Order: sequence, then structure tokens, then C-alpha cells
Amino acid sequence: MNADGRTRLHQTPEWAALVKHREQLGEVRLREMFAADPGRGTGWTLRVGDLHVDYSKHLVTDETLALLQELAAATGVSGLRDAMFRGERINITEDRAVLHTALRAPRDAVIEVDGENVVPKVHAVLDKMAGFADRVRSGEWTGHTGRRIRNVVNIGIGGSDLGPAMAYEALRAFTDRSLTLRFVSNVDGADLHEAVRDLDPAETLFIIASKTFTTIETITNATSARSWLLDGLGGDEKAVAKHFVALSTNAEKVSGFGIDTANMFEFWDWVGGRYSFDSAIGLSLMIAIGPDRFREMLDGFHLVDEHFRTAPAESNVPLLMGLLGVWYGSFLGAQSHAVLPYSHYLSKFTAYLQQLDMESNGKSVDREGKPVQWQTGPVVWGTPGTNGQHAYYQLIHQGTKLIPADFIGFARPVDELSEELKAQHDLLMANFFAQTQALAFGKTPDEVRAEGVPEELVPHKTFRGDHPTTTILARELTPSVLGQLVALYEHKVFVQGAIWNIDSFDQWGVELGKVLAKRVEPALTEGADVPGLDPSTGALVAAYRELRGRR
Ligand SMILES: O=P(O)(O)OC[C@H]1O[C@H](O)[C@H](O)[C@@H](O)[C@@H]1O
Repeated sequence: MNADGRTRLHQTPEWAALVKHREQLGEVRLREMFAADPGRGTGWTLRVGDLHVDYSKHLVTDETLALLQELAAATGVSGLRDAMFRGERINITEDRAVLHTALRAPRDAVIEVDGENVVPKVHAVLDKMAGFADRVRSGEWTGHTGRRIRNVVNIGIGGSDLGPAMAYEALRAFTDRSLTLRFVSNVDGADLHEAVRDLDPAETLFIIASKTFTTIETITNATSARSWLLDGLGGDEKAVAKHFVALSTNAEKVSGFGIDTANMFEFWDWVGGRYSFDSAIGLSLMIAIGPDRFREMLDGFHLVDEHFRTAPAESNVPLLMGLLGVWYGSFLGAQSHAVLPYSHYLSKFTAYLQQLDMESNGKSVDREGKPVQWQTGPVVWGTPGTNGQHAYYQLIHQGTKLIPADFIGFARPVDELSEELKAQHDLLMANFFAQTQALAFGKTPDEVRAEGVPEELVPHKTFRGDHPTTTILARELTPSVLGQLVALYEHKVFVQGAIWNIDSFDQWGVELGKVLAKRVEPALTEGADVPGLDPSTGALVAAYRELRGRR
């Protein structure tokens, strides 16, 4: 029991019912479940927007799903969801509203934070971004020497990098191919070096993306980028105004850095970094794909927001995906979750989801600050599927770990591929379907024997199967579909955080390393003493100084 009288999650009857169900269920064999219910393949599918979602290959029965839904009801998922959409301060440790859903609301929507409708502000910034993006795209916005902008370099990290970088890759086929976009995040100077070494400063626009505008990696890279620009353009400080814009919530720090706030695109503290690429943080993407495509993407997000907000529990896709994750993590002991897109364009999608999911739900105290007695967020990992097949799928198929996976694929390749390359798409998707089939149904020893395999090799060539997957299939990867996919995962993460009773919207876990880095840096550069440095790190610092040629 908590101080406020709430029963803790693992002590609720709904949790106990799932523990008991798990014991009674024993081994789940997908072959048997499909044999008993041949309609499972067509019946266990849902549709949201353009996404066809198949969950038939999961280690669950009707009863499992019913019990999970009871857990969601008992833990107040829908109440917290409604509070989020209403703009209540559900990020309790930072005392903030959580309103990324307002970023994609239509112009006439009304969403209030502290009595103020934020939708007009959202659209005012979107309009300002659209005006700027159009001017860059048309060549009307020129650099300091009057040349048109041909290169856009986004400098940001975490939520100020991963979203636009991922979406730019995802929507490459919709981008203006005459523009070069690059993303710099790492404070390793090699990142900026490689990004600008072949660019002409006279044609390069830097977008400095930082919610707080205090992130040391970003400010350091932005300072170096400014030097590179000024060196290349003869040192006239006035050049900065034509080559630097900022995306931030912090006007004071932006002008302190030397960027005119007229060239700043604003967002607000109720937008979490990892939920921000549909805010001003998406400016680089908007320049690449144009404001109309960007709006299509926002409408895709909004469509899934509305689905999550209004669809009944049994057909609510983010709710279902969240519950399945809770089942595997909290009741079947899965530690990780693979996301495997069968699309080259989604090559950065899983990396993007890592921040979304792991920074949100990587928590070990509940909303009341008590240690959790249950598993929280999984390790999220994966790369585009076919590449993974030739690398780590072995472990998924025949290793000892339970790894639930999401397979994401598309029926059509992008239009601009040649006919020959388009024809390869069927082979790509044949792999997509074959893998989920093999994972679910495996290959029995008898099937292996029937192929004439010598007895001693039979165990090696047997596939147990029963590896659970969700299949998400859409016609093609458009801006709208990308928005739908991201919103689906945002809300999946929300559902899990709500059930586990953790604050999915803070990220205190990244703070300690930042503080310690600041403390250690003078030891590396000047050999200064670091008070309280532990012996292991102290010895490593000494070795570093020696290798670096500093004594
Ligand atoms: O956008 P910024 O304020 O520069 O923050 C960039 C990133 O850094 C932090 O360390 C947080 O962990 C992330 O949530 C955030 O997205």
C-alpha cells in the first residue's frame, strides 16, 4: 500500500490474476493455438489509419488479453491518457504538462495549459517555419555573400537530433534532392569535421537545435561551426545572421549565443525532447520535404492520437502493443524488444525509438518515488531486417532468450526506383513474411528428419518457434504513414509507463554523467585534481594523459 492508500501494482488482484494465468498457461505453442483456431490469422488483426497490425503470432490467448485489459483498467491508463490530452501536469517530477499531441492538432482545436489555448501558438510557429522553409527552398533566403543555400546542417543531440535525422532518412524520396542535409550530434570533433569538410560555407545554413540551449555537446559544436563559417567567409560577424537559426525554448540563451531571436523558432516546456520532432525541432525536415509534406506527417500523427484517445480498448492499437510488452517484460521475463523495419528508409527508426522508449521508461522508482517491484522498460534494439537476418537473427531463432519483435514493412517500393530495383521489393518482403513465419512456427525435429538430415544434426537444425512478433504493414512509407508509426510508438510507451506507474516524461538518469564530465574535464586538460575521484577512474585519467602526451 502507498502512503496515499493506493495498492501497489504488484499487489493488485489484476496483477495476481496474470501471475496465476501465466502459471496455468504453461508452454504456449503457436502451432497448437493456430490449429485450434484457424481464424486467428485473419481475426487477430487491427487497423489504424493506413497501418495494418497483425498480432496473431503472440504468446497470448483470449484470456491473456482480457486479463491485460483488466490490468490497464485497474491502473487507470485511460484516465492518465485523458489527463495528458487535457494538458494536465502529468510529468510530476518536472511539474510539466505533456502535450506533444498539441503539436499536431488542427488549427481550430482548443487545448489549454493553465487556461491558455496553446494551439494558436503552435500554428504560429508552424507558419513561421513554413515561411522560412519556403524561402530556403526557393532560393529567396541567401547566405551572407548572396549565394543560395544548398546545405543545411542540423546541430543537436538526443531529441534535437534523432527525430529529424530519422525522418529525413525515412522520407528521402520526398525531399528536395538539390539540398544536402547533414546532422551533427557527437561532441567528437570528427562529427562536425566530416559533416562540413566538403561544404562551401557561403552556401551552408546551420540549424542549432536545443530545447534548453545549454547542452554542452550542441553549444560546443555550434561554436565550432560558427568559427568554421566565419573563417570561410572572411570573419565578418554579420554573416552569422544569414547562416544560423535556432530551435529552442530558451530565447535568452539563444541571443546570448549570438543568434538573433528573429531567427529563432520556438517551442515550449510541455514538449519533451524525445517527443519534439513535430515541433520547431523538425525545421530541417520541413526544409527538406516542404511544409505541405510536413503537414501531412503531422496529420498522420494526429490520426493516431485520435485513435488512441477514442478507440475502444479491444481495438486500441497502442494500448494493445503496450499491453503485449507488459506481458513479455513483466510476466514472461523478456528483457529486450527488437524493432525490425524491412525498409532501407527506416534505417534510423530503431535508434530513434531507443531514446523514445528507453529514456521514457528506463525508470526504477514509481511515481511516488518507491522502488518498483516489477520490470519496467525493455532494451530496444534492431536494424533493418534483411541485414539483421545475416547477423543476429541466429540468436533470435535459436538462442536462449525471449525476444519479442515488431516487423514493419510496406507493400510498395518508392516511386523513384527503377523498374529493376522495384522488382527487388518482392524479395525483400518475401524475407519479411518468411521470418515471422519461421519465428512463430519453427521447424520440428520430425520435419528436419524428413529432409534426410543425419540424427546427430537434428537438434542443431531444429527451430523451436514460438518467438512472438507483431507485423505492421502499410501500403507505402509516406509522410503521413511515418507520423502514424511514430505516434503509435509514443502511445505504446505511454501505456506501459502508465501501467508500471512511472514518470515516462522525465530523464534524471542522464544528469549524473553530465555533472561528472564537467568535473573530470579539467583533469584531462590541465591535470587538475578532481575532488573525490575514485581510484579506478583516477588511474584511467592518468593513463589518458600519458597517452595524450600530457604529463
Ligand atoms: O534539446 P536539448 O536541450 O539540447 O537536449 C538534448 C537531449 O539531452 C538530454 O541529455 C536529454 O537526455 C534528452 O532528452 C535531450 O533530448
